[in-house]
Amino acid sequence: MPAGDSAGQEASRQLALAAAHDKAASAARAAASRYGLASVTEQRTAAALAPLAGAGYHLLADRQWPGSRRAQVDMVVVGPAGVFVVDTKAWADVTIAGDRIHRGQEDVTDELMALADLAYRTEGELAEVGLAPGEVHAMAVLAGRTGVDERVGPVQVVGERDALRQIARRGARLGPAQVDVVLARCLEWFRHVGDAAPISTTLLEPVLPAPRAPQPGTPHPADDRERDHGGVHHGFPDPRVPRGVTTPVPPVPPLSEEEVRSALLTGLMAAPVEEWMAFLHPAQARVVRRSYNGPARIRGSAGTGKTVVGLHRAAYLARTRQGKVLVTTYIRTLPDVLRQQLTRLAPDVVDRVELAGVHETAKRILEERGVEHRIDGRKIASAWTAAWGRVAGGSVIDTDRHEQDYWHDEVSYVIKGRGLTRWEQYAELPRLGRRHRLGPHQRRVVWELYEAYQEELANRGVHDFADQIALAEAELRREPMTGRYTAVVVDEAQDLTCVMIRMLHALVGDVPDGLTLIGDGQQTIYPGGFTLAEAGVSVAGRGTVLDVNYRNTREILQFASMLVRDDEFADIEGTTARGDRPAQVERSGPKPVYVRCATEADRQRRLVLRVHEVVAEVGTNFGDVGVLSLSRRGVEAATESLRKAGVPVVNLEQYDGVPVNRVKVGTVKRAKGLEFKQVLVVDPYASWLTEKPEELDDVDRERRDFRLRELYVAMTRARDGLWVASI
Ligand SMILES: Nc1ncnc2c1ncn2[C@@H]1O[C@H](COP(=O)(O)OP(=O)(O)OP(=O)(O)O)[C@@H](O)[C@H]1O
Repeated sequence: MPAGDSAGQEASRQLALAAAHDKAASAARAAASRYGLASVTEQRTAAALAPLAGAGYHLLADRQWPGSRRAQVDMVVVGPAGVFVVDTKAWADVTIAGDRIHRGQEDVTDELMALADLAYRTEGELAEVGLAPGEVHAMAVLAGRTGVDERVGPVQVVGERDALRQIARRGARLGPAQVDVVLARCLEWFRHVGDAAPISTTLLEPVLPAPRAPQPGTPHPADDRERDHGGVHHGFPDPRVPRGVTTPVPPVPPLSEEEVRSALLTGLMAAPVEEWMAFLHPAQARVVRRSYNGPARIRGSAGTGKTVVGLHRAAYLARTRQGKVLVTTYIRTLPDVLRQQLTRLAPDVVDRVELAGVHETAKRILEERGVEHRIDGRKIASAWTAAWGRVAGGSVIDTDRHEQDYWHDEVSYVIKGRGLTRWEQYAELPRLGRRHRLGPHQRRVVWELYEAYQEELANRGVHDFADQIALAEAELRREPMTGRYTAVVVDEAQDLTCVMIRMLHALVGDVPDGLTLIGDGQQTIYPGGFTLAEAGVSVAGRGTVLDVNYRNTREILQFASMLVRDDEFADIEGTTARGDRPAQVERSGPKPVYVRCATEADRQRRLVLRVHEVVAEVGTNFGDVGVLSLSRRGVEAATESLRKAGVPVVNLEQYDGVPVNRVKVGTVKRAKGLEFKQVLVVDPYASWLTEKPEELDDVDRERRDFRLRELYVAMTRARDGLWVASI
């Protein structure tokens, strides 16, 4: 269909819908006026909100205040924008300043807190069916007021004329099936007092007339609409004011027909949020709100919604606590992606949640405290080279069993990652996760290499990234930071070093709900394994495991899990663990494709073909494809091949979560926490998949373990399709 036609059809559809809403709203207003509401002002609120019934909302009146025998809830609104527990206040002379509300001279904040408490309890009740806590709102409506949009603690305070707009503008966050689930629970939770039934007006999708060629003299469709509605009065009927009752606040004119329609259409036209932003698995929703009496840990295998829960929990804590919440992770670029998601998930608190990589966090701490530190990549590299030349070149560790990188990791993660400063600490250290056992001579050389490296850094007047963290941690030990953060949520916690965990722990200490560590030991791809006990953190009795995989198809997960079926890793809680397995995998799809290529050139040729093949599928664009490699070399080769073939690409180092229609190419390390409809893994060797662990010595076994875990991470980024090309 030509674009113009489809736009025209959509316009007709919207107009037809708007007309249907008008009609439904009239019916709803009439019903609202029949409510046996206690006061005139409550009736006016009901009348003001009634048009929502035409847009898929249910308005529950005459409901008991849960937990109270006599008190009633003025109105509960359940619909696409969530759940609103509404209380009308016929208060004159209201002022709101800070978090307090006054009526004349009298502070009436506590009266609103009862409503806040009810919304909080409602949140818990509805979490049992999976509703995310951010979707339940306490709303106080000031009768007779207009142009009010304030907050008093968790309560949104709006004018009578603003309530409908404020609800509708949140857009479509719940689908019809979810609204039904939530409604059913609300009907049980808010028990019925009188006889009135909830108003529910579900509209049929309008059937549009077939387009006809315009006849001369045929009026414009819009004129028809005018005429249809010409004689019908759609303004608000006067609420039925019981005789003898006077209202202390003068009525405000109701919203005009046009204002109502435009508010409802704004909501209808808002881009729907993704399902997980408003509706969770009940187990997830419970964890989001759970209160832990100290540091807590949330774990689960790939794709079980750990990050989703982390974001919801951060928003929840920001809403319910004073102070900021920090969401952090090892990968520098991931916080940008998470920020994009949080902005849609919880726009109300996004400014109270700080999202920053762990190094960025350390840098901010040091800058604020005026602690000198200098990072210079070139000088750091030259310090390493000089130290290696001085101490390690030609020594017992300079063999063809390991690249220099192995020893660099030993110093950076195993030693500096733990903050070791004395030889005795290292001499006997159980190097968790490092299978290659080092003899005393080798350890001695490694330690000397470390000493030399620190000297060379100092000679150049620079620090490396591990020093930056150690400095920040030492600074926080010297003078703890109190009150800045109410909570710290760490995603992909298995990637962090011991000193990083200590630094983050120092930001909040052991306060209830202060530290939440989220991760999956199976996805550990950095060396330096340590236990939380070493970091001085205890999560004993405060752990939760998520076990429903929402991301991968059964076929992809099965394929990826084969790689790590015999993998054992050192878990941060101090045990040797095997990966968690999901109890449930929600989706299924085509089998992953494994191709064995003759040469590297052949692999690159097939890669380009595969990208074209997957984007030819309906609903898959370049932006849905992730090309992942374990090495930088693999990233460069794939980028060049795709560019030459005219395929738009973006390197994951530059990707900040803003949707872009380019194939994303990057290392697996950069893909941590991300996902793609289609994943293409482009640099394995066939031997990686076939070598038998029992035939390998410790060095090769260690290398294999890390490599396979990295491949596992790469493959579990795939939602629908996985393609693996080896040579
Ligand atoms: N309740 C839910 N309903 C629908 N989709 C969900 C739900 N929970 C999570 N998802 C989706 O499942 C996918 C995986 O979620 P998420 O990234 O949070 O998992 P994860 O456990 O952090 O994964 P990983 O450890 O592999 O990075 C995402 O696409 C997310 O939107």
